[in-house]
Amino acid sequence: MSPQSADRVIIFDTTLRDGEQSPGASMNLEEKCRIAALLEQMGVDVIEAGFPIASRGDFEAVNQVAKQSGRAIIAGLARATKADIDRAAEALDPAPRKRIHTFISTSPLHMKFKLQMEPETVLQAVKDSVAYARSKVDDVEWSAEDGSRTEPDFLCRCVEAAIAAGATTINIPDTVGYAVPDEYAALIAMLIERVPNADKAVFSVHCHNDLGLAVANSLAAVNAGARQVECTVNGLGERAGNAAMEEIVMALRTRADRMPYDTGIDTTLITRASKLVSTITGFTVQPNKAIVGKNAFAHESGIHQDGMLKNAQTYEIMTPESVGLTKSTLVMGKHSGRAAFRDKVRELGYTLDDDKLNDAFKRFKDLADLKKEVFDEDVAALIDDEILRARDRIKVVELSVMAGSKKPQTAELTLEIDGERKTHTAEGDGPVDATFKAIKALVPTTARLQLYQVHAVTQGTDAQAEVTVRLEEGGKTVNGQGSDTDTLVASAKAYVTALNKLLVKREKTAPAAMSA
Ligand SMILES: CC(=O)SCCNC(=O)CCNC(=O)[C@H](O)C(C)(C)COP(=O)(O)OP(=O)(O)OC[C@H]1O[C@@H](n2cnc3c(N)ncnc32)[C@H](O)[C@@H]1OP(=O)(O)O
Ligand SMILES: CC(C)C(=O)C(=O)O
Repeated sequence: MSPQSADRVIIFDTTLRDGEQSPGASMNLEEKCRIAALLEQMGVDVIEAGFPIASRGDFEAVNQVAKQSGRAIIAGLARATKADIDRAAEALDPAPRKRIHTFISTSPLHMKFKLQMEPETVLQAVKDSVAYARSKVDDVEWSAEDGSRTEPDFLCRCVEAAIAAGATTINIPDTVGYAVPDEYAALIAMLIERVPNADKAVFSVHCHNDLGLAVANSLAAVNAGARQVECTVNGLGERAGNAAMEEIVMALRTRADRMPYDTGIDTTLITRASKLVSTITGFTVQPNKAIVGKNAFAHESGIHQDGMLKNAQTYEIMTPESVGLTKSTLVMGKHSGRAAFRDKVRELGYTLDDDKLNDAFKRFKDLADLKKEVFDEDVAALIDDEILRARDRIKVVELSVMAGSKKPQTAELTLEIDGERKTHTAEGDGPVDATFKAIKALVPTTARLQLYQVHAVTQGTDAQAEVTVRLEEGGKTVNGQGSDTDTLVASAKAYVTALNKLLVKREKTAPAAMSA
């Protein structure tokens, strides 16, 4: 589809230029080339690779991106001066398709205080700069910086003059993110309606996000007739950033019923582009960011998870595959319900009957109350524990420990032994020793401890501890495992599991020999 057609919106990506203007987001030459290559692969129509007069590095980047480019148009920014335009033309020279993007401010505030130029002088600069740029390349974009705060009649005169001088794209930036959607749409519609030669150029928008309206303003402008949107990956850009490319593209795709415009972007590369830009710039994407945030396709609440399992469209308006993810995630946490838990258990390869599933679910909810997020490993550890303990004759009921630098450490432990609860308090050389002594007091045994090992199931200070205890008795060794967010409870469980295994071994050799 031709970029000029009525239902085609041209995607102009300025991650490498306006995106790089984010304080701290500088990228080196090789990084810019990698991003440009991916943008081209995605089907971006115009890649603004930099501002060549700004520095030698910016010149090199535009030049290198121009050299490696193919189908995409490569743009370089230039103020309304011959020196800027010459430098941009030189940098862009190797590109098969190149665009000089020249701009000047048109708002009363910018003209008076920043440029310190009279409006008529600015108008003349528009004509001269566009004509000069056209003498260098065929494709010239002119931008009215601070266009949304420009006096309408003057803006019409500037736009008409720029088109007459040879501009093929007219960009009306909302430079300071001040516009609101209906007002901005009306401005674009007014220009297209009033400027006599408006049909000779593509109208473009470039919105900043100071009020969080960059995407809304851009889409409103598209509905009003704009056919180029300037945007950046992850919404990177000066101050609060620019309109986010992924949001523009996915909004147009998802709501084609209201906005029937095509962008030509391969949306399955969106996640890759987001990750690349975030890794290179060090600007992490907030978890709840639309389209590319970690939570954009993640569901934690039980009601939503249940809906998702029945039909993903209940809570997702786009498929994860459409943006390059393999699947949505059902995050296991304290808001999860039985349906999601059952699904997770099945996904992890376990088959539990309803009773066991209910018991495991209760334990999962207790764990989720303690942990921010319950990972797959946690669920697996919990079920292993559940399966392991189902037929145990000895169970840990309660443990409280006095630990710290003041000796002696004590452990008060309650065990259920063949259905009867027994409690004992023991002192020890450290809290683990006190706990194990309490167990031995409640379940006298000649078994010797051969191994005591602790490791964290997942990361973080709220991670579950998984403890392994090895006991030896009469030449027989058994291993017991226990997991819990409390290392001492996990230790008690591990010891008791090992004891249970010893009891089974003893029963096998002398069925009546249980002495607990
Ligand atoms: C809205 C935007 O995002 S516009 C792009 C903004 N990006 C950048 O500024 C990044 C790159 N910029 C730079 O590296 C530097 O500012 C340069 C190389 C462009 C210019 O540096 P300097 O010559 O030292 O000028 P400085 O930055 O201090 O001031 C800008 C000058 O450009 C003038 N100017 C600003 N915009 C324009 C314009 N569109 N056309 C002509 N002159 C302009 C200003 O009036 C000012 O002129 P003055 O020095 O006569 O007062
Ligand atoms: C140069 C123009 C397009 C710009 O970046 C702005 O106005 O924000």
